[in-house]
Amino acid sequence: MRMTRRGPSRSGWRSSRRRRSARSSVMLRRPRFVDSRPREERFRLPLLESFPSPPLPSLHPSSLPRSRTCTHRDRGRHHHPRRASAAEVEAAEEEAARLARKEAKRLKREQRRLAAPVEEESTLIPTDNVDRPPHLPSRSPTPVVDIEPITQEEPAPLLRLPGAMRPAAPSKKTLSDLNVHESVRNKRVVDPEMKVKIKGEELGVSEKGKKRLAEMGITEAFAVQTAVLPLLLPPGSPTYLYSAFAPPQDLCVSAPTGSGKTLSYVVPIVETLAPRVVTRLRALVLLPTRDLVAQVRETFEQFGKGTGLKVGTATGQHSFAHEQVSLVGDNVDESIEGGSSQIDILIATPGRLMDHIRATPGFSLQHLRYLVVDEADRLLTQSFHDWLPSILAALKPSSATDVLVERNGGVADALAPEWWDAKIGRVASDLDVRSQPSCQKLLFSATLSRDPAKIDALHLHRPIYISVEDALDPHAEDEGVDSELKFTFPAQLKEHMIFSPSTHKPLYLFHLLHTLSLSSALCFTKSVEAATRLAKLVEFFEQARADTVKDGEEVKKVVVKAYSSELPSGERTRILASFKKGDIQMLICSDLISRGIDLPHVSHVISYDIPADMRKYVHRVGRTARAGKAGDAWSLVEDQEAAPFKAIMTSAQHIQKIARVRVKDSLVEPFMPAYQTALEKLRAHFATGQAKNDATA
Ligand SMILES: Nc1ncnc2c1ncn2[C@@H]1O[C@H](COP(=O)(O)OP(=O)(O)OP(=O)(O)O)[C@@H](O)[C@H]1O
Repeated sequence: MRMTRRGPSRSGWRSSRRRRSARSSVMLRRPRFVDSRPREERFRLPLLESFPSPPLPSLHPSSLPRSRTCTHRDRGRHHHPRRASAAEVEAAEEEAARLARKEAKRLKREQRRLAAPVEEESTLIPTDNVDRPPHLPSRSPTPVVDIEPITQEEPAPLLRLPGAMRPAAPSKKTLSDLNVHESVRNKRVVDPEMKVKIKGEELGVSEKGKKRLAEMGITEAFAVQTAVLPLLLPPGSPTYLYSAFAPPQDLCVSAPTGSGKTLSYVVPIVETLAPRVVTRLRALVLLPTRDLVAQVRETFEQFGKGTGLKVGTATGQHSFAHEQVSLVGDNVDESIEGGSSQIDILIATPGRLMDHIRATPGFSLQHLRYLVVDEADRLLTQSFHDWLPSILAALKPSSATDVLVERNGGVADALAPEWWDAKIGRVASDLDVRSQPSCQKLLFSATLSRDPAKIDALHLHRPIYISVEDALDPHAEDEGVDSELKFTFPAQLKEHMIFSPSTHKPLYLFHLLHTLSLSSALCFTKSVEAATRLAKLVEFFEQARADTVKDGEEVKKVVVKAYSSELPSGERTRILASFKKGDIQMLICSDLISRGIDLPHVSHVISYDIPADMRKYVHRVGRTARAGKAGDAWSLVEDQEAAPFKAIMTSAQHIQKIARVRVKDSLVEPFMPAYQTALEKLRAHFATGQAKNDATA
C-alpha cells in the first residue's frame, strides 16, 4: 500500500515542503508510501473517543513518530486530529472490539453476582423453610434482585467514627484551684455565725478551763473556736503530751480579723500542758511584732492562771543576757538531757528566736508539742535569716543540723521520741520503729496564704484547713477571684469611701472627726513620717478651731496622737494605755499596728492614705468590728489614688461592698479658716526645726 503525505492545504503544504527540504534531507530520503484506496476511505478517521474505557493510548502528537504526524509548524498552528494510517485504523478497531468484548463479559459477571442470594441475609432472616411465627408475613423463597448498573449502586454507609473533639476548656475556678494547696481545696468551711456554749461538752474544755473562761467573761465560743477546740482537745479522750507513733494532724486556720483566733490556740495549749510535771519548752508561738507578743502573753497568763505554767517572751525588748536567763536559767546544767528550760511556753518574734537557737546554751526545741505561727501569712513572707528551715530543723535533728544540735547541748531526751534515732546515745535495735514528730503545727491568719509552695515549706503533716467564711457569700467561690488569697471580713463591719481632691483631704478628715463624733479611732497613713506630720496638723487645727470659738462657748478638742515604731517602747505603752482609757480619741499610725493588735473598743478605722494592697486593707479595717461588735471603716481616696484603690478592691471583688459617700462642700467650708491657720503653723513648725526637737525629746 502506497501512502502519500497530505497537508491541510496545497499551498501551505508546498511552502512547508520547500522550507523542510532545505532543513532536513534525512526526512526526504525516507521511503514514500502511496495509498491506493479511494479518497473517502483514505480520509476516514477512526472514532477513537466512541469506545468505552479503558482509554486507548494517547494520540497526542508528541507520543507519535515524527514522520507520521504533521509538521511542527502545522501542529503548532492547527489543532485538528491527525489522520491515522489504514494499518493503525485496523489495529485500533481490533483493540476496540477486544475491549468491548471484555467489558461486556465483565458486565455479565456483575449481573450474575448481584442475582445471587445474599448470604448474610439468609442467615438472619427466617425463610419459608424454617418454622415461622404465624404473625410474620411469609417470605418469597427466592429474592428478586433488580440488576442495576454498578455505577448506580449506593455504597453501604460507613460506620461513623467519632470525630476529633476539642476538650472543654477548664473553668477559671479549676485553673485557680491548680494553684491552691490540696488541703485548701478540701477545706472545712465554718459559718461565722456559729456559736457554742462553753458549758457544754462538745468543745473538750475541762471544768477548770470553763471556769477560767467564765472569769474572763467568755460564755460562748466563737466560730473559729468551735472548729479548732474539738480538734485539739478531742472530747472524751485524753490529750497526750507526746504521741510519736500517732502524730497529730497539723492545722491551717483562716478566720476574719477579731474573730477570736488567739483563744482558739491558747485554750488547747494550756489545757494540754497543764498536767505536765517537768518544765520543758513545749509550746512556741511565733508572731511578727513585739506588741503582738505582749498581747498574746497577756491572754496566756489570763487563761493559764492557776495552772503553774510558765510563759516567757523573746522579742529583743530586753537585753540578750536577760532573755537567756529567763529562758534557760543563769546556771545552765549541761548534763541535763535535751537542754534546760525555765518556761513551758515561749512567745517570740522569729529573729530573736533564731539568736537564741544559735547562741543560748541549753536552749532546745526538741520537746515542742505545739508550734504556733500566728499572722502566718506575714511571717512566711519574711526571711529573718531563714528562720523557718532553721526552726523546722531544730524540731527534728538531722545531719544538716548537727551543728545546732551540738551547740545546744543537743542530747536526745527520752521525752522527745523523734530525736531517738537521730542521736547515737544508744544502740538501735530491730524493734525500733522510726517515729514521727509529735510537734503539732498550727497556722493562723486572717489572710492565710493558699499558695502551695508556702504551705509546703512548713512540712505540714496531713494538714486540715479550716476557713471561717460565709458560705452564702455570693463572692465566696466566685470564679476568677485571686487564687492565692481569699479575704473574709467581720460581718458587722461597714465600709465607706470618699473620693477627694488632694487639697480637700484634710478637710474631709476634720469632717469625719467632728460629724461622726469619733471617740476611738485609728487613722492609717502610708509612712511613719506621714503619720507624724498629719498628727501635728490635726493638733494645730484643733487648737485653731478652739481659738476661734466665742467666749463662753464650750469647745471639746479632739485629742490625736501619732503612734509609730520610732517611739520608745515605754512611750508606746503609755499612748496605748491612754487610748484604751479614752483620753486619746484618735491614733494616727503607719501599718505597724494594723496587724493583730487587739484594741476592742476601736469604733472607726480611717485609711487616710490608701493601703498598698488588699492584705493591708483587711488588717487595717480589721482593727474595728472585733469580737462581734459593730465598726466602721472609711477610706479617703485622693484623685490620683482612685485608680489603684479601685483596682485593688475590684481584683478582690470587694469594691461593691464599699459604700461611696459624697461630702458637700458646704459641710467642709466651715473648717477652712482653722485649716489655713493650722497649715501655717505646720510650715513654721517644720521650718524652725521644732519637729526635730520634738522627736529627740
Ligand atoms: N468567745 C469569745 N467571746 C467573747 N469575746 C471573745 C471570744 N473570743 C475572743 N474574744 C475577744 O475577741 C477579741 C479578738 O480576739 P483575737 O485578738 O483573738 O482576734 P483575732 O482573730 O486573733 O484577730 P486578728 O486577726 O486581728 O489578730 C479579743 O478581745 C478577745 O478577748
